[in-house]
Amino acid sequence: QNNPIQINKGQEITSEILNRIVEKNRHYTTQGKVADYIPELGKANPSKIGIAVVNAQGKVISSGDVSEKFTIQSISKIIALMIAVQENGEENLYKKLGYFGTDQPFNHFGNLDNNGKPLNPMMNAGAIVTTASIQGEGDLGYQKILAMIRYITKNSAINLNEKVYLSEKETGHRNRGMFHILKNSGLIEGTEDKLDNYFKQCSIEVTAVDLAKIGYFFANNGTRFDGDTTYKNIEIARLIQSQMLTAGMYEFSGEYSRTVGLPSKSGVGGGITVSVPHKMGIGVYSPALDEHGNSLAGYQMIVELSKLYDLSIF
Ligand SMILES: NC(=O)CC[C@H](N)C(=O)O
Repeated sequence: QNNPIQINKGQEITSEILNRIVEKNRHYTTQGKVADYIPELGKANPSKIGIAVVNAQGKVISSGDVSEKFTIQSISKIIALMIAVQENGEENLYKKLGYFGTDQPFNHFGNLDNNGKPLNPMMNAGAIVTTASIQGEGDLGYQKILAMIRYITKNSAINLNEKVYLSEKETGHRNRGMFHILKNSGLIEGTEDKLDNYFKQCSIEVTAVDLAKIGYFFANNGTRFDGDTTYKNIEIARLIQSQMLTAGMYEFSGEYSRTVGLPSKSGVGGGITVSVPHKMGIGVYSPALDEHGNSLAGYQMIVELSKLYDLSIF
């Protein structure tokens, strides 16, 4: 556990190295707590742990529980942001949002600026506005998010976890309250279908490998891991990575930018997706969370990998 992992200068990331990172950090899985404010999430097995990397050549390297499915939760916010910006333009969308960080938890009612606008699109308030800004009636907004996740991961089997969706829909009074506050402020148009799309996007099931591919996509200006450039867009990639760095780990983002130094987005399902700009993507899974709602063992593995390979952007 305490033996430092050593690599030679310029050594590539291999599955052996990732195995050692998993083993060294496995003990953290017993120190976190699985989210249970969405009752269905409380059923996750806290001992699961996995890490996947999509390297600069687009090749997947992995170790641990990387075929395990879990819900994407807040990581879906970066996909929703991409689509909302494509459709509305950044300037228009950010009339309803700020570029601020936060010192409050992700679902806090205080994540609004002095004018009542959400601080950023990574906390729930701003994410609900972002998803509501995606055009189309009914569940079209959700369908667009699902299609984009399937495209980025090249995984058409990705789908909704119906139980998690219904569990959040039933118990999501905080998000429902925030939705109505934002609607009252004129920042959301439309019916509760728009909120339902947010619940649905959070319930999309992915693996750590899928998350690494999402990280790679934004790290490489919207080029998919197999080289496809259909959605290449440097400005959208810059926007999304900057928002991930400022607020992707919620109120822990500042400290995280010091210890890891990479644009990242976490979700209460236990996933974290990381972009190493112009290089690679990293996806981790471990559902036992810290007090901020970030995967505890996942975070520790990312710290280790970032230090070992000197990945910080600073
Ligand atoms: N931090 C998260 O992953 C939160 C997402 C979750 N669906 C919620 O709205 O509470």
